[in-house]
Amino acid sequence: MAAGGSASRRAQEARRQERLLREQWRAAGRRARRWEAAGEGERRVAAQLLVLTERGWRLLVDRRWPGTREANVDMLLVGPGGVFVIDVKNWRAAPEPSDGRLWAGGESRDDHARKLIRMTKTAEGAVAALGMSPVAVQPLMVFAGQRVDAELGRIRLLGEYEVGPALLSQSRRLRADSVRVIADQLERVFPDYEGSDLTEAAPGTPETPEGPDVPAKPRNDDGSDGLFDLEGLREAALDEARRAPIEQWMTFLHPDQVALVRRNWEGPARITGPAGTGKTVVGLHRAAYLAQRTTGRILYVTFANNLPRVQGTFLKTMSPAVADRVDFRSLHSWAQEFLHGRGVPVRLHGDKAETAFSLAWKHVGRESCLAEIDPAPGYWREEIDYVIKGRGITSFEEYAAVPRRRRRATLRRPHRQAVWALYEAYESGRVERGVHDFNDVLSLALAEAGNAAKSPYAAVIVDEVQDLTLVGVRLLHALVGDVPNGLLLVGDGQQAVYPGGFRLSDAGIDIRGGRGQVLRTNYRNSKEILDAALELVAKDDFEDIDGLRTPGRRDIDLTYYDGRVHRVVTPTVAVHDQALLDSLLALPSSERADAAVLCPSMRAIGHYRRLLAQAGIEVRLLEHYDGRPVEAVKLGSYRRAKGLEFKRVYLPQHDAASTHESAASETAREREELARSRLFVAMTRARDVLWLGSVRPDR
Ligand SMILES: Nc1ncnc2c1ncn2[C@@H]1O[C@H](COP(=O)(O)OP(=O)(O)OP(=O)(O)O)[C@@H](O)[C@H]1O
Repeated sequence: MAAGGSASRRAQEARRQERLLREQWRAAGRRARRWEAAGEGERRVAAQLLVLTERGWRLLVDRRWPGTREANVDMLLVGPGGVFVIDVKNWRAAPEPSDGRLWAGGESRDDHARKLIRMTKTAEGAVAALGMSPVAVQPLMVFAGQRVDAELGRIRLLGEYEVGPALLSQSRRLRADSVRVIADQLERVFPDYEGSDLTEAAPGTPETPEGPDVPAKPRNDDGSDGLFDLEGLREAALDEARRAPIEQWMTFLHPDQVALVRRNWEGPARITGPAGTGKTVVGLHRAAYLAQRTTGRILYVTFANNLPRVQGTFLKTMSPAVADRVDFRSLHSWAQEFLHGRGVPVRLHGDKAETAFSLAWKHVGRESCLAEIDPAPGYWREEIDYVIKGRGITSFEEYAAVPRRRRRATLRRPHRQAVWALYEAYESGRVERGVHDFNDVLSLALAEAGNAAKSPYAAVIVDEVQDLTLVGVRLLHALVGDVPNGLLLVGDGQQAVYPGGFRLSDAGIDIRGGRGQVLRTNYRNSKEILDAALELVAKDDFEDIDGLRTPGRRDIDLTYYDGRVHRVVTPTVAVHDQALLDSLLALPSSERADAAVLCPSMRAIGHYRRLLAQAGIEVRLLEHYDGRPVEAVKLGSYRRAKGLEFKRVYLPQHDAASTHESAASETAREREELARSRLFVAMTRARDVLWLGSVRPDR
């Protein structure tokens, strides 16, 4: 019977695997015994790790530690799970980590931990020279004859029996060529002592179960020096990552990016660059790097609610040892929690605040000169939210003089007086109702941060900083001030999706002295996709937070050429939607996992959610997506897609709102510009395919 047959084949395979493992274990034991300089405990640990060398890992034992006269590094292990600097301990007493200190038998052993961290830094330097993120290097203390699985800061403490399984179950970070290049590099940087190489079989010794006719694997297949094929290696790594689920994060960084990750900044710093240039990747690696170097916590903040969850997942994959010391939070949720923790009452109530504004508009705004500029109350609500409260303005004179960045309507003094009257009416209605709006939460938190004696954070990294208000940026700055490596702002003014804006100088943040850096190489979008997106915003010059004006069509270096834009123009919505379904249904379910349908409005999301459900297509809303691969098409708004990327992006009816004509009023032009920015963000989420759907009845 077929089922019985396959069960017996599985049992046979299991027996074969077990035999193989036992033979590998015996061979490892034989090799470990050849390590004459080592004690019994070290040999037993080496035997555990040598089993890994049969599975794609490279083990270097007893290496000189460069820069020191006599010291040696017990082991360096490189494999699919990363790079490990290993110190083997033969202690009689069990290790006891407690409050960041290491004890054994009642005595402090902190000096051992410090030494291992110093060795790890040397290894990180060697690995960083290859253009690889230093966060993949992990210090490991292994205890011969003990059973341990604990952590001491970034050091993992494992017993002799735990180390093999723990390393084998590490998630895959490096591909085979990377393992080879890194191990070759470490071999050069940490030279060996006579006879300390255990990685190759002694001549004539059958090391593998297949017997002597299977040649021992040469260390370097092509005999080349690993350093010289680094470019090829990067290409290959990139290729593999492209095939993998989109969530698989990159371990490799470009040397320019590595330099930013490891840089010692004297004060607040800023990284900018066009879409897809690796700003977030650098931000995440920087968070891990700082977490490894301080005992304090790191705050990684964005404006969007869903992004922190996704970024937290990426960091856990990338650097599990430090992930729990980085708090990924949206600014408002963090501010609310901060206030709550300090006993400051907050009554956030969106609906009641909205009512207060509607009444203020009805009684004060609607009949004023503001209605001549724009009769829609929305524009004036934004003026209050982003210009007045968003900048923490509390007096009319201040408002009368403020530069209204990225706001197009020209407001003379009487207009500003009318806005101020509207603002005051709104505020008194809000206070009457005893509620706060989102801006109040940030202002309260800013005041409270000034009162707090000690910051809860060693460093703050802000991603998508252009979406914050001035008060938001001041708040985050207040948490760490101007201390070295304290504040890092990451963002791109071209991707601003909210009205208004600010300059860093308005926030009193000074990034002189090389602390403002620009990334220029896009690693995500193909030329065709990026060209289509840049075409859309070609005429929209923008001012970034450093005050520099930049043309919409910017010069961007590209690395990827395979993606394409697929335009579908249909006469009716029904035909359009069917074309979308046909494209999605044609994808195998594994590829649907890397596809996203993005919409400009909640109404459109509701429409496409129903449509996909009726067609039996599994959907995951972006607000529920946490960065772990899931076999469902992602669905969400342009704004929620910020900071994310997908292999295929579908933008149904993407041009429905655009008029194709120059808008009549300044406020309408501002709205259109903002809508183009959001669409630009949505388009640049696509890596391989950008599907642009349009409905044109005249066709
Ligand atoms: N040096 C590199 N080599 C290969 N791929 C890279 C490199 N740096 C970044 N990437 C990849 O490029 C993509 C874009 O990176 P990331 O999301 O960090 O860019 P970004 O500048 O934050 O983009 P955006 O502003 O559009 O959100 C990611 O898939 C990332 O893994």
